[in-house]
Amino acid sequence: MAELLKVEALSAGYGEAVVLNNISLSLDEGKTLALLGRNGTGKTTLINTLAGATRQHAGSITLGGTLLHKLPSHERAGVGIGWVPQERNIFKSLTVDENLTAVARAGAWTPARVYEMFPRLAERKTNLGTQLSGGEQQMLAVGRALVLNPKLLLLDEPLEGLAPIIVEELLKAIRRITRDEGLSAIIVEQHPQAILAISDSAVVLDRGTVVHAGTAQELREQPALVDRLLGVSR
Ligand SMILES: Nc1ncnc2c1ncn2[C@@H]1O[C@H](COP(=O)(O)OP(=O)(O)OP(=O)(O)O)[C@@H](O)[C@H]1O
Repeated sequence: MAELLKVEALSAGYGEAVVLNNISLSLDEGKTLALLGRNGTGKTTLINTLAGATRQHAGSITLGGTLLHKLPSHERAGVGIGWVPQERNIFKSLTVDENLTAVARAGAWTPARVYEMFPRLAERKTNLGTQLSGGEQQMLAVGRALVLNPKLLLLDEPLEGLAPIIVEELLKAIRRITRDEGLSAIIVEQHPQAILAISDSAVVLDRGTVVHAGTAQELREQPALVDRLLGVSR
């Protein structure tokens, strides 16, 4: 299987502050990686660094053979990064449809396919971003990343703060995007088992470094190991 993403000896942070130290990981095409860790361990910083929104101090990131570190954030969509940030970042003053058509690029994922996957969004095509619930905003944020037709989808806590019924809908959609459609993804999540269920591999961060890397299956089968790695006491 071809390697899509390779991160080598990456250090990054904000200004002079270094948050990530010596991170290395890789992801093959069509695979999903669960990025786990306690609060404040650097998961969002790693996603933001892949998306070009932090300061990279050392190391390299290669996506499909292209070195990313010289590319600013707005050019990374063009080489295949589809980023759904924690704060969702939809255009709140545009309608749902305008949000999708404003960024759509040629490829298999069209606004029509996004509406087919998220019927709630189809019903709200002409509503402004400000008129959407949190769950609908998250669906729109995922849809916006999809219509970029990325090589790699970055999802930063896509289920956070959402009602259980919406969590179920989003999990179903994420499973379809990754498992059925084969889009490569990195997913940060606080609910590890929900994401491990649809991931191939897992990386656990602590204090800005990788403390565990392996298959998702081994963590699915060893909840006690997950608890230990995430510092959960039962
Ligand atoms: N904009 C910023 N400027 C300076 N430091 C930051 C900034 N954002 C995050 N940090 C610091 O970077 C470290 C890692 O934070 P990060 O948000 O990446 O962790 P996280 O694992 O995603 O946590 P959470 O699950 O709470 O989102 C923390 O110590 C945090 O204080």
